[in-house]
Amino acid sequence: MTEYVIQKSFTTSVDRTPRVLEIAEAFGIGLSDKQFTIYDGTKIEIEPGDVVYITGQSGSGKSLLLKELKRLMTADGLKVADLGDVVLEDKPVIELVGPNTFKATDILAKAGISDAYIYLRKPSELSDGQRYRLRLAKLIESDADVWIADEFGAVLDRTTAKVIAFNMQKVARQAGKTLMIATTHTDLTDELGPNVQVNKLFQARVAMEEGSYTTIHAVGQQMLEAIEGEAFVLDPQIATWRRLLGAPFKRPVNLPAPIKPKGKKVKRAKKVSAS
Ligand SMILES: Nc1ncnc2c1ncn2[C@@H]1O[C@H](COP(=O)(O)OP(=O)(O)OP(=O)(O)O)[C@@H](O)[C@H]1O
Repeated sequence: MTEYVIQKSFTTSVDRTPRVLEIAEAFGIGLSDKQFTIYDGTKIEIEPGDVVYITGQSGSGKSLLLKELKRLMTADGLKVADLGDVVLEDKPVIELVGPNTFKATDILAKAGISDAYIYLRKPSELSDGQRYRLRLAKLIESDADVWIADEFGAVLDRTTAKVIAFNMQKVARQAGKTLMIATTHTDLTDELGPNVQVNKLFQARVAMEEGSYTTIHAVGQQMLEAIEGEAFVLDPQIATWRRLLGAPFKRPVNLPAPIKPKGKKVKRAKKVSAS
């Protein structure tokens, strides 16, 4: 368990252009330099293999927190893979991950790509959501200790975002990786079963909760059956193709609505409030 202490503030100075002066005069805004603090000694405890879920409104400080954690973890000697740093070569998708075709389809399926049409396209020919999932596949195959995904699922529909969130935490936990995601969406708690959930409020306020991973089993069982080792959408053509490659075949399953946990509840062990 490592405790990270986050301190972040900025001093802003405004360029005094004629328009800025007009606005300042019209609204009575002072233009002197101002210091504002986003994190004031916020303490976050993260264990290797934890899932960290950071939420908060736009501009509240989610990206800054991820950047600070990345910096501190890198300084601690951890290898951190950041989705924002992934560079995609302009080759067919199937060439971009894994040592062979079978492994590539497996890794891509974990990131929610299992369509032969996408396998054959180049990144420049994909939609933003497809490219996002391809970047996730690159994180999965990286040998980093920590995976970071900012703006998680921002370009995905909510059903896909939930399925991929569930899949990512599962793959990360199986591989013993720390997964840290940030998004304005607050609807991924059930799918991620976060060990640490941070809700960044405005100014330097932070609400933090520690969860329990055990509950995810109750939450995702039905979903797990739908996507275990397989992508969540499996068209018959791909199934045949994967069978030819020797990949395990599963019948296409319609993705069920996530079920709510029964009995076991997310244990909120501690409630910490920093500043
Ligand atoms: N280099 C900088 N100089 C001054 N202020 C900054 C700087 N970088 C970020 N900020 C401010 O810090 C605050 C938090 O920024 P951050 O990018 O972490 O927000 P966010 O929660 O990730 O937002 P979004 O969801 O819109 O991406 C914002 O108000 C932003 O204007």
